[in-house]
Amino acid sequence: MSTPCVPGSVAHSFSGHSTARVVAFLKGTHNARRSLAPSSVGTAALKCPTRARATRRRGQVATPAVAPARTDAAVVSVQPGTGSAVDGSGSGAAAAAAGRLEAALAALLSVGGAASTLQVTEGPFGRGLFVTSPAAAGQPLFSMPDVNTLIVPDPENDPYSSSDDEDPVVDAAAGAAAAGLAGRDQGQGGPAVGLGLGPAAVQAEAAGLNWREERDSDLEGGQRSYLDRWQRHHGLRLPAWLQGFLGDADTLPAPARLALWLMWLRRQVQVPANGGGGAATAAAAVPGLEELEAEEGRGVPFWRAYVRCLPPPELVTCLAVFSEAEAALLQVPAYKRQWSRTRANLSRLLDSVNAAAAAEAAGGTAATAAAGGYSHSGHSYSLDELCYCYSMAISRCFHLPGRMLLVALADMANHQPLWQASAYPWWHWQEPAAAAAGAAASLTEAADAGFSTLGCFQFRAVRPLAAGDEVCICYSEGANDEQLFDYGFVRQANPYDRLDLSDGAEGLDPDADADAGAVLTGPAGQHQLCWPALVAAAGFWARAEDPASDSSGGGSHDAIDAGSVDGPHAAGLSAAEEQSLLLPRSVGGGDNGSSSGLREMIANVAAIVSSAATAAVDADAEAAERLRQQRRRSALLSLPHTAYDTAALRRWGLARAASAAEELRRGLAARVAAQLASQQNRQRRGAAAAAPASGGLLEAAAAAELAAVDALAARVAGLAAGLGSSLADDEAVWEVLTEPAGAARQARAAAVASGSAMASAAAAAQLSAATAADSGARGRLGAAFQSLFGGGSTGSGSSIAIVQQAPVAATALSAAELLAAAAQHDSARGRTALLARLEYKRLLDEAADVLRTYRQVVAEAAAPRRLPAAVRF
Ligand SMILES: C[S@@+](CC[C@H](N)C(=O)[O-])C[C@H]1O[C@@H](n2cnc3c(N)ncnc32)[C@H](O)[C@@H]1O
Repeated sequence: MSTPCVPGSVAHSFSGHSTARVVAFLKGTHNARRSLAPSSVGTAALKCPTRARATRRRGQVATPAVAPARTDAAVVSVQPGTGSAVDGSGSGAAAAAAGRLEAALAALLSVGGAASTLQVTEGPFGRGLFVTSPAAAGQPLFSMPDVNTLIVPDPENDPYSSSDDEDPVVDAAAGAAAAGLAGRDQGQGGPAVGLGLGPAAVQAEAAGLNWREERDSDLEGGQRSYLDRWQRHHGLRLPAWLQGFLGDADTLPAPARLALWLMWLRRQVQVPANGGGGAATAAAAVPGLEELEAEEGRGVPFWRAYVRCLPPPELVTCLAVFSEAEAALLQVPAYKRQWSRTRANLSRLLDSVNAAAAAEAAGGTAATAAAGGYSHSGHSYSLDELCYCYSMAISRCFHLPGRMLLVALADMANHQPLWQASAYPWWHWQEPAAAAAGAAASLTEAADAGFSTLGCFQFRAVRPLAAGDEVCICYSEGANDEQLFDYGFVRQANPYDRLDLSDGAEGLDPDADADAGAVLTGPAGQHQLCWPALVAAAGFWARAEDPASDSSGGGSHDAIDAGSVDGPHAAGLSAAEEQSLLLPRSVGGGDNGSSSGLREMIANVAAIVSSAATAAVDADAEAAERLRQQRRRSALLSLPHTAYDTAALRRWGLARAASAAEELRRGLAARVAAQLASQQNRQRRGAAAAAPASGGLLEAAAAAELAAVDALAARVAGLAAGLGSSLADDEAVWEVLTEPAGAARQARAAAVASGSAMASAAAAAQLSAATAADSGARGRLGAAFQSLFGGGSTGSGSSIAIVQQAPVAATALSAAELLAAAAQHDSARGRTALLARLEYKRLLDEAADVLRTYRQVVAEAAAPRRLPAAVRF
């Protein structure tokens, strides 16, 4: 989880810098430095590019006004029983495994000081953290000492490496103040800073946790000092090969280094490598283990508890753990490419690791033993093992400025969008005991003596929590491909989903087009729409940097994040309702002055349409609400969705909602006027021939616009064609797998059990019935349009046509095919792949719809006299 100190994200909330997450280190294709030379050991040339991600404003901490975590089944992930499947060999063994898991969880809870306030149990998102007693806003829910975490340097996310002069101390304080959290640490035993550096950073210097110093001098020195303390505390000695990789922050991304550490730890605590596909390797005995066993929170017992609490490999759904057959279920070419790059790069890393470990085992065993350590055995790690550990690292890590860490227990918190999260991560600096007592002992000595810690990782309540509330944090607000890669789940109707149409399309420059070229200011000061702006606004471009990360971004999404947006803030908003409150990130809070026109325009139109919707609510509440919800991205509100929308809005007397189309027409006219003026100027200077008639220019401008739209539409069609199954089939399979009443599922199970054709036919019949019964849910869009525009109305290229083409039942596949397809997907990763594919297809559909709509409006704007009366502006 990569959230602000979240699974992935302290940095998002507090540092204010571009998150510079390293998560995507395996995704690149064009940077030669990313490839790992098989022969290189410890200094592999693996470079992690910064992935563009949705990031938060500086210091922003969620203060949701919305009731906590409710799900409308918009996610797919691990299934109940996550923890108990470690050992599936019979009920006795399963019970023993469950018992071990329970004991491990209890140990983690007690080390985190959370035994009385938190419990781990099943919730709507699978296993998660829940409060057992009420908690006040700002209250720490647990504290995990730093020495019980795994911390690696993360220069990619180091605020001090930034060229600006921002002071993270101030940033953090400002962030806390902005979130109304300042002063909540009174009486907590030490200064707390929101994961930036505060006064305690000075205290930490002697113990090697001073990020500021490391920046200038010795980043690795600080890490070494921390590793020394970690080893002394846990009585575990890190082999040289591992220390080499852990220190190689220049070339090996932080999640990969965490993965290696975890992979080694798993062997040390003798957890069966069932995810690794290999037999368990006996870890070498650690001297004094018996004594360590007696101490809580140390050594092998602590890490054994941690490792036991990780989800078993078969339930992990992050992209890196997909097998080849499972990756094939994705079908989305970009996802598959990403999967194979990941596996290939991890495979090269593994070669280096195994070579280094083997070399050390061969040459260093005697010395290691003589030094009283252990002899490293089992150096031959498997790819599955590494992929599993990498997935654990990437889906469960947190960010500190310049650091990435894995935190036991904290990594049990599930994700919710920022405005629904109930907790936030926090770094609580603790004064070392010796310093607090004024003792003369050095901090290092104090740490050695008492293993006192210099800081604790905490979760704190965002708002008052009731017993039973789930502790959810916001990992990130990324597009579905990012979420799938990092966390192994896909959000249905994800308002932050993005489709990179520029991938493979020559000559398209989304940023330049969207920011500069797309919105031109005509002579009359009119903002002029054109397709790149529209497409970007609708979310169909992954931009290099999310403007929302910049503090200068105003934007209504900030208000939404802070919970101050108007709207139905009732508990249990559906995904569609959530989205209807959102403005697109890509235009909502830009830092680029050149896109302000677009932002302004979108905001204006959204306001207009929102007031239109309000007015319509008076007139026809139900229909207006449906219309609002169907606009999956509010950017689409910048144009009437279709000519039929326009007509309907006009019928309701809501002509203002059509103003975007009118603006487009004016914009085109303005462009023509500008060209005419310039030609006339040139003419006056005798440099040009006679100017063409204005009508000709208008048509030429529109023709160019239409040609560009067509090129993009062809790209969308190409992407759609690249998928190997129809939307209809996928929806039918999804229906079988998730159908709530269970009729189809039961029928399918019966059919499979009996294997008879008759049962199969019965299953198909039941499935059809169940599907028809559920048509209300799946057919909402169609029904709503029908009620808005009349039952029989269709239009070529309109949403109505799309809806009517949408599959309703399992007609495309025969019953037997359907059951076979469902069986193929009936696993955690299979379901995730299917959902990822469905969402990708829906996004493509939307892109096609936006382009069709836009094309239609351009054509109409360019030929106003030919417009039908109903849609004439
Ligand atoms: C940091 S762990 C959270 C704890 C996890 N549920 C467990 O049992 O260990 C992150 C993983 O939890 C699951 N998860 C978290 N939030 C989720 C959500 N909103 N929807 C679906 N799965 C989620 C995903 O499998 C993700 O990779």
